[in-house]
Amino acid sequence: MDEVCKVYGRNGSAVAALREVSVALPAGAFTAVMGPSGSGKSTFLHCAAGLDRPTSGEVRLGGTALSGMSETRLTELRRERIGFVFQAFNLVPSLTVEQNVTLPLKLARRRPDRALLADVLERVGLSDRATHRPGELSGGQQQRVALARALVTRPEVVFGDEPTGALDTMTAQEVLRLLRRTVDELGQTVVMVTHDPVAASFADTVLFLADGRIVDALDAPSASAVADRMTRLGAYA
Ligand SMILES: Nc1ncnc2c1ncn2[C@@H]1O[C@H](COP(=O)(O)OP(=O)(O)OP(=O)(O)O)[C@@H](O)[C@H]1O
Repeated sequence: MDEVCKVYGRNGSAVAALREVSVALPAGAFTAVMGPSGSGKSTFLHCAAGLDRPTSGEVRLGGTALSGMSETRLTELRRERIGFVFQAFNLVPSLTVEQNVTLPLKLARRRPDRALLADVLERVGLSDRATHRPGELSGGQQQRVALARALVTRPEVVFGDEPTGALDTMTAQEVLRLLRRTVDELGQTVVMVTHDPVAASFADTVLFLADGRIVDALDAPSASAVADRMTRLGAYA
C-alpha cells in the first residue's frame, strides 16, 4: 500500500479513516492488524483486499496495481488471487462442506482438482465431513470450512476479518493454529484484523493502527506485549 488515504463522506461530515498509509505486507508471512475501535482496521483490510477503493494512493497485489481496474476485473482478481475468512462464516447452508469449499472454483469456472480438494479438507481436519451441511457442524468446524474455501484457489493472500471473533477461546486457537500452519507449511500469505492480543500473537508481525495511521509494529509478538501496546494506544481506556 502506497500513501493510501480513505475518506468517507464529504465536506463537513468527512471522516479520514486512513491517512497516507504506506506499508508492504510481505509474501509468505502472517501479519496481524490491531488498533482501537474506529482506528481504521476494517477500512485498511477492505482497501488492501480490493473490496473498497482508496480515495487516493495505490494498492498493489504482487505487481498488479488495483487502481483504475474496472469492477469486473477487481471481482475477478478477488476471486482468483485472494481468499477471505470473515467473522460470520458466510457458508451456504444448503450446500455440503465439499460444495461450499469448491464454490469459488465453480464461480471461476475452474474444475476442482480432486487431490487439492482432498488435501485442503485434510489440512482443516474435515475429510470425514465432506458430505455434511454447515448446520450439522460446530462453529469452529464451520470456520475451518471457510478456511478451506479460502485456500482451495491457492490464493496469493488470505485476508481474515476477525476470523476468530465468534469462537470460544479453545476453538479460536484451533483456527489460529491452522492459519499459522498454512503460513509455515504452504508459504501462504495471511493478513488478519483482530481485537484479540492472543490471536495477534500467532502472527509474525503486528501492525498497530491509530486514527488512520500505522503508528507501531511488533515482530515475533507475545500476547502480553501486544496487549501492552494496545493499552498505550488507549484501546482499553
Ligand atoms: N461507510 C462509512 N461512512 C462513514 N464513516 C465510516 C464508514 N465506515 C467507517 N467509517 C469511519 O471510519 C473510521 C474507521 O472505521 P473502521 O471501521 O475502519 O475502524 P475499525 O478500526 O475497523 O473499528 P472497529 O474496531 O470498531 O470495527 C471510523 O471513524 C468510522 O466511523
